[in-house]
Amino acid sequence: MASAGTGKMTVNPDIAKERRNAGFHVENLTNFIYHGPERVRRRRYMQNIALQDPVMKDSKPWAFRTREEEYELSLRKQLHVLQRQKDLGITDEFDKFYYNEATAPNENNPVGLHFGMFIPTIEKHGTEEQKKKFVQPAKDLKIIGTYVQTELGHGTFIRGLETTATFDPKTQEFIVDTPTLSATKYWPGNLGKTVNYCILMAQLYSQGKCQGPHMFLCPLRDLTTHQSLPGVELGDIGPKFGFNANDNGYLRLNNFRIPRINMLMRYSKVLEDGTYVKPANSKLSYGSMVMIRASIVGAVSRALAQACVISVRYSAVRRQTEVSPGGPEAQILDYQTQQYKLFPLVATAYAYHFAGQAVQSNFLNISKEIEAGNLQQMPVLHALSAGLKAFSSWGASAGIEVCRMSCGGHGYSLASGLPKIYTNITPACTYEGENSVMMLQTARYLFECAMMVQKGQRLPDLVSYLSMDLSAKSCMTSDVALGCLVKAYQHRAARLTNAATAVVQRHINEGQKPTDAFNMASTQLTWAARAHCHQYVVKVFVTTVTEANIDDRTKAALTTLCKMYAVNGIMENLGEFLQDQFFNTDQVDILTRKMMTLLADVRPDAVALVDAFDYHDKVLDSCLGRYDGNVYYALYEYAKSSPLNEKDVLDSFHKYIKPLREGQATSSLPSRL
Ligand SMILES: CCCCCCCCCCCCCCCCCC(=O)SCCNC(=O)CCNC(=O)[C@H](O)C(C)(C)COP(=O)(O)OP(=O)(O)OC[C@H]1O[C@@H](n2cnc3c(N)ncnc32)[C@H](O)[C@@H]1OP(=O)(O)O
Ligand SMILES: Cc1cc2nc3c(=O)[nH]c(=O)nc-3n(C[C@H](O)[C@H](O)[C@H](O)COP(=O)(O)OP(=O)(O)OC[C@H]3O[C@@H](n4cnc5c(N)ncnc54)[C@H](O)[C@@H]3O)c2cc1C
Repeated sequence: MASAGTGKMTVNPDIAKERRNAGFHVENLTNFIYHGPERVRRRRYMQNIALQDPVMKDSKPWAFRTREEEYELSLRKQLHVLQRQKDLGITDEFDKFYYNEATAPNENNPVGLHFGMFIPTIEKHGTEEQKKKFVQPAKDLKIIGTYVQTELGHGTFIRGLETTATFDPKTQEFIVDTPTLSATKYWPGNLGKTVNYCILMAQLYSQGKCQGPHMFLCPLRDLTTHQSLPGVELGDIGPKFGFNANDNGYLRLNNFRIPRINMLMRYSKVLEDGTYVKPANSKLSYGSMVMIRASIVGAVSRALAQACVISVRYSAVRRQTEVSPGGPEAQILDYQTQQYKLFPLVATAYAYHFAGQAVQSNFLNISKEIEAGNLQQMPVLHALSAGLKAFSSWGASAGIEVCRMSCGGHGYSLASGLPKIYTNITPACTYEGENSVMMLQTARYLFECAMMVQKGQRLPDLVSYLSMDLSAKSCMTSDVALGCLVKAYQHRAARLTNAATAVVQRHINEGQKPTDAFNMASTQLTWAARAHCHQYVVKVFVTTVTEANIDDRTKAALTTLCKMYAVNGIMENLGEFLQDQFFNTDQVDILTRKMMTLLADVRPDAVALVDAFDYHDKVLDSCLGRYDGNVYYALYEYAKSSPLNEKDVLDSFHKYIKPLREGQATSSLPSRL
């Protein structure tokens, strides 16, 4: 059974009926999503331990907490969790991930960047000596770190960073410095108050020459007193759109000295005499960003999935408007427009989930090659992770907002859980590379591939479709076969890549510099990159369902969703599929009809499809997304717990409203206005 979790109230009859009528067995789909029954059992076991823990039990809804309380609670919980996991001997990465997912659904982990970026960066970019010196103390939380790159003046343009690290051979130290206001580091997570160390990205100077941005291990606070070290000024940057349990920080360094060993020297080095040794590829130091970009695809899929669980369950229990006069009000899930808002998003959540797994596995495979010294696939991995990060975070952000609005007024309350999901995930469009910029990186790669096609060269598998025959028309017939859908997406991406490449070439032929030509074509280049990412997601989804080893009914439900994802993407971007008459009018009619049929096909399975994500009520933390559907009870209880209700009559009444009335009583009001 999918997670229930809330009290002993009876289940709302509408949602109970939905579950009875589903055409497939939810548990089978859950097993498929999480790689088998054993993993599902383990996931629930881990999450149960976490949820039973008294330290995890909240005394009041998070929304009623101040920022300081949020930060403190989050820190307390996360440090407790680490200790618990140690005590319980939980070491498996999956176990830890699921345990963590259940412990802090609403807080941004104050040691997240320590474990997610600081330690992995040392492990990947440090020498054996550095790993020995720093990794164990970091794992034991003797040093706590983060990744400090962005400055007030520069986030995107890493080569433009102004913080300097100048080697002094006399003392065998680097002098790290913030030379200008715009060089102030700004935004890094957990920098303000939590960490005592960081990976600092700074321009390396040695023997009077700038060698570009490099990574340094920089102490920031005294390891005992936690006071900021002399020469270090840092703090929190204040409240943000979301992410408020996180002390994103600022940092200024005033000619602060760190030992030579603190430069991460696995790939590039500064020798004792100041000689600089170049890495095999200067972009190796961007590796930590690539790693996180690859994992963001999975993270945004989970956020969108949670928003879908909430909005679909709510739509099943919410009744609004008599369909015929005097008759019962319909479940809003029965309105086709509501289905059209939500079902493609459910399909998208599944699509991103599978794409996230595929990107992650590409990342792991190519990383192994990079570790072994083979850097050939670095550009492929960069183009894939940058583009998919942008494509999926844009899609998820927009989708979560649709989920919120599909819940009407109640979606606007923080009680729905939806605003929090949105504000937590929408910065993924910005951090780890602003999305348009990331799309342009992917486009740059596609442009190079298009040039290879022009020269008759062979392309890597991931982009081999770019050499397809663009004069071919669509094979789409009324059965809307999966293979034809994939071909359609590949055709669109190849055509847009060719078109954008042609624009760049035209500008160059007209005398523009290549960089200017690229900028003049950049909007069209991002269309190509978006289309490329879209075809990747469709292809992964199609391959996943085609190869899925599951029972027929589950496979049928998943195939319906897969078609819905692909057909909906065509309908939403119809112009791009029609411009060269790839589809004819009849085929567009077929697809339009198919879209409506698919909505009806998904309808009986909708609740089961979101239940299959298996999110516990405590993880969703939503009055609208409760498994038992008792949303009005939850909203009423939530309202009652508002701190404004602690007193019936507030002091402010006595201070402001009452005197006004008394004043009015004594003043002579004008007889007419
Ligand atoms: C934290 C917990 C984690 C747990 C996991 C859970 C999942 C997520 C959960 C969310 C947690 C939230 C934490 C938030 C963390 C945020 C941290 C940050 O934002 S940190 C701050 C993040 N900040 C950013 O992301 C900044 C974004 N900016 C950049 O990355 C770069 O400035 C740039 C790529 C835009 C340009 O770089 P530039 O040096 O000017 O390069 P050029 O343009 O001159 O191109 C030269 C050539 O290099 C090529 N190439 C480039 N990169 C790579 C690569 N990686 N590889 C290979 N190649 C690469 C490029 O294609 C080109 O090739 P070609 O055409 O010549 O053949
Ligand atoms: C919640 C959050 C957490 C963060 N955590 C960290 C962290 O832990 N560590 C860290 O170092 N940083 C962190 N950051 C900073 C983040 O990585 C940067 O904000 C991000 O890389 C974008 O850079 P920017 O702010 O300079 O945007 P800008 O580059 O100023 O972007 C502004 C606009 O300019 C456009 N633009 C910029 N350059 C180009 C170009 N070349 N071509 C076309 N358009 C362009 C962009 O598309 C965008 O529309 C975090 C940010 C947030 C919001």
